[in-house]
Amino acid sequence: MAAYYTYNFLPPISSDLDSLIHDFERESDYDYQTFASVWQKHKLEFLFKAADIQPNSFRFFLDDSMTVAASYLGQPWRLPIQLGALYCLFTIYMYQIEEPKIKIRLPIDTLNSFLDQMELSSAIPADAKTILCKLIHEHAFVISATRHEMGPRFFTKMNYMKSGKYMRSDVLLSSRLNIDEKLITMCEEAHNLYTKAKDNLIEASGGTDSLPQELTSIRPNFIEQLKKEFDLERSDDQFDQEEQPDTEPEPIPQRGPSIGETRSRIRAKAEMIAKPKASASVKEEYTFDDDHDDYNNDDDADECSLDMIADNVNNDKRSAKRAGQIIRDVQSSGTGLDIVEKGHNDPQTKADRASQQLIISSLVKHFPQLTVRGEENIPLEKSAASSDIDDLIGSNLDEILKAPCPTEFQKLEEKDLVIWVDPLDGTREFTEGRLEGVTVLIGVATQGNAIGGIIHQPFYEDGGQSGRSIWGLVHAGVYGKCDINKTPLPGRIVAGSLSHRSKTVIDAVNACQPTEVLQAGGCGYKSLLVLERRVHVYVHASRGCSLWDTCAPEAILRAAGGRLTDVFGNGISYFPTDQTSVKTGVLATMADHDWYAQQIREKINNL
Ligand SMILES: Nc1ncnc2c1ncn2[C@@H]1O[C@H](COP(=O)(O)O)[C@@H](OP(=O)(O)O)[C@H]1O
Ligand SMILES: [Mg+2]
Repeated sequence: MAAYYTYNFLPPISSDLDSLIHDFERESDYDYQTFASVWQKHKLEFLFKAADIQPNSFRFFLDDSMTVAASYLGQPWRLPIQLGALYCLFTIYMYQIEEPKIKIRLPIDTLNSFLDQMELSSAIPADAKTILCKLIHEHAFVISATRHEMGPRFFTKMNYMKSGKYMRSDVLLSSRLNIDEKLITMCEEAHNLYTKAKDNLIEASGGTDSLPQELTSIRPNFIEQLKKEFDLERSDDQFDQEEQPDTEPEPIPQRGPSIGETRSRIRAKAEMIAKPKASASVKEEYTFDDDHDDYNNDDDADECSLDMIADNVNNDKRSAKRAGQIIRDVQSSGTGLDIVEKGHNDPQTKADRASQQLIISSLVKHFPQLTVRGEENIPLEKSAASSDIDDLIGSNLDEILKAPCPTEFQKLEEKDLVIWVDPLDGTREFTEGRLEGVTVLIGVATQGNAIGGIIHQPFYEDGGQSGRSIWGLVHAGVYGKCDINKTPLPGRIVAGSLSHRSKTVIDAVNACQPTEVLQAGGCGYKSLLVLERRVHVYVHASRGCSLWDTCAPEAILRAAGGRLTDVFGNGISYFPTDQTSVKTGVLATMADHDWYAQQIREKINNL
């Protein structure tokens, strides 16, 4: 038997999802006690069954388990199976040990159909409703607008792979971790479960004629098919080459009003069991100074020839500005933000999506060899590279960074650069109307180091001018509408997260020995507070920030003589791997960086 993750508060392993669902299915009474007793018997053990692989693939397994379980929520499964799946999801999500938790992937159609059932069927026990509301309130779901096939996610994944479109990162992930065999084992289990459920369905409905097509088309030799499709002998390089889509990516699927509609239903339901937490107080009197001298802006500097990085930075700057306009338009249109909860406390709005479409399409079009990583996991829309953006890029060449190109960067080629895009940082603040925390972040990295960046603040207001951009290049300086506070700051002012707080986050803020704490939204915005000497330090001791949150801020702070590292003072690496989370938090300062890191190290061991 395999070696398992042993958490001393968890019982040993003896069952699996298959028998769990089976047990739920046999029950005729669906009250909470019944479900609780089934859970008692199974003790969550199936969760840890495949956990002997590697820590990373444990998360992968967990994610897939939830996706498999979630596929039993929608039609055409019978109510007992759907409720069983709901209880599975509840337990898998609520009892996860790691933070941030893995979220449950749910197609919008599935959620809609389940919510309909919940509303229409009087047979659903109140406990099940409570559990659904609890999950919704915990932001446990990632809701996707893409249609998924009925059944285990693997079928969807294979079809995508065959059509050469998406799931590239999933494929690469599995090949890098060398877990294809494990994946197959898991899929085999999922397939058995699926087949068994199908048999039950056939039995209950009295024949195959009345079954939906999806259920009658399961292939008989599943594992043989699987191995053939996967061709396990292929090397990583072959994967790399072969998974490159030769065709243009598909346009982003239409995200109609159904998401918005579902959102209000979700909210209404969530409020049945819990009121939203009161938002923390923001330092209301916070304002910018009146004069806006550019920081480090040397008018006599030599003009850089249209150097590639400067060109990039300049291109990024205009994209960021245009993206800012899109964000403002969405905000002022009054048509709703069309919020999708990507995960726990991790919303996405149509402004995030539109902004990223614009930035990435513009970058990819003009610099096809760049590696571009964006926060939002959405396909590139062909039409986004519209002519007005082309005009924008082709004009205003005088805006190109006027500074000598640092010698270190003169030999860099386009393919050496990785661009990290956060199309809308501070999404939570955006959805709640605290607009000063909203920024567009575009960072440039090479050889794992953040070297250039733009922070655009779309809702910055100054004498009738909306929005401002600040951009910087390491060794070249910081430019744009940067407004340094010239009055020495009293005490020790620490900026911390407003929306993502935990005990460790608060402990790290306190470790900095603050005389004042400023809670504000957005990594970009808090980095600006540091840059402009409104606070002494920005600290966020959580695993929630990602490389797109920190790349542009780090480059700009470095360009201005400051630093941004993890909370322990270690540098952050910006290589374009699958690991995008900054797992050891963020610490940003203009001075005394090592002192702050030392204080935090003394209080906190790990995140
Ligand atoms: N605990 C957490 N869970 C999820 N996301 C987190 C997080 N902590 C920080 N983040 C991400 O880091 C960014 C800044 O967070 P904060 O406003 O709390 O400082 C946000 O980016 P987005 O708004 O782009 O999603 C947020 O999603
Ligand atoms: Mg962000």
